Amino acid sequence: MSAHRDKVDVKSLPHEFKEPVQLAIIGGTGLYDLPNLHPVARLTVSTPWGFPSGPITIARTEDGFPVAFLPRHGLHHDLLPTDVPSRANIAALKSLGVKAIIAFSAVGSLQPEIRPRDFVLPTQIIDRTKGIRPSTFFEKGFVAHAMFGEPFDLKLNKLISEAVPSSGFLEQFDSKYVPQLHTKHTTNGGEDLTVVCMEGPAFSTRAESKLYRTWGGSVINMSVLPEAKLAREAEIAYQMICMSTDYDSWNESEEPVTVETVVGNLKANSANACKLAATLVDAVAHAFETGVGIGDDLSGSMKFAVSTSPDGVKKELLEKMHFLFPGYWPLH
Ligand SMILES: CSC[C@H]1O[C@H](OP(=O)(O)O)[C@H](O)[C@@H]1O
Ligand SMILES: Nc1ncnc2[nH]cnc12
Repeated sequence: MSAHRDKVDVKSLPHEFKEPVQLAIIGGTGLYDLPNLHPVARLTVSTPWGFPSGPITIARTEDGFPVAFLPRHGLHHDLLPTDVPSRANIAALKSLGVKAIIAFSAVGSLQPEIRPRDFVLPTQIIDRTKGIRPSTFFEKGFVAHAMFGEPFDLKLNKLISEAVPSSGFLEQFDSKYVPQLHTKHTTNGGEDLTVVCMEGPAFSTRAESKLYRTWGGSVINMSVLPEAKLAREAEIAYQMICMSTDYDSWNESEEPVTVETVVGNLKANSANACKLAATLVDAVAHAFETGVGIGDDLSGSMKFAVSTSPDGVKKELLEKMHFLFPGYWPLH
């Protein structure tokens, strides 16, 4: 995606950043840096779950608000969806002080009205991953169950929906069509918008794609899980913003999806994606600065989600938990 600011040599940036960073953007396919913002640090963060997908860049908005940026598949997109180190990604962001994550993702559309290059703010998830991705920070010896009935953060969802004007915001990409932003309350009559998360890396068959439509799927990707679950466990408000790039494989009047189609639509729509990213960063930064309290209702929730009595838990396990939840369960 093109950068609108003067080019900064990111390798020469400081490797430390002392202020807490409350907002993070996870970039998906086609979004490998934060256009319009001024990078001020580049961090390599080690966590008990290993290293994140890549270095985390801290950039500032024009008002000086710091934002962390992490490319999900690495700087050169060399991580398969299955291999994204989501535990390290979320733990690293948590350790910087992050309270809210906006995660970008390229998705296939499962519904005719969600056209390629439209944006979608999902509210629900169907898990079609294969159980081969580590999907929790908890483990044998320390058991907890996070609430996930509402998998995205409703406050963040509302804030994002309201930050984008219903018309005149997204630019027309050809003479016929202006992309739309689909959200539960503004365009979907209060109905959920559901992202199906598949394992990949091959795309779905036509039969699978049609099945997901009967399940009420709106869009499909390979990325929202376990990212959203881990963010919830880490008490971070999380919302994904999806950019539709294709009609997956259900639509028999179209060729089944290929990477060429995905990348073609991402490139053609990059100005809209950049505009959206910049607007959302400003809106969430403003919410933090004015004390709206994004993520506050999650704070402390995991204390009450634990089933194991902390008294008998091994020290190494408590130390790992301490990385995410300092002070929740005293080290003995
Ligand atoms: C390149 S097409 C499939 C790939 O695109 C999406 O990635 P992301 O969510 O990181 O934008 C999808 O989830 C797949 O990983
Ligand atoms: N059709 C599709 N299926 C899964 N992930 C995708 N990412 C973009 N298009 C996709």
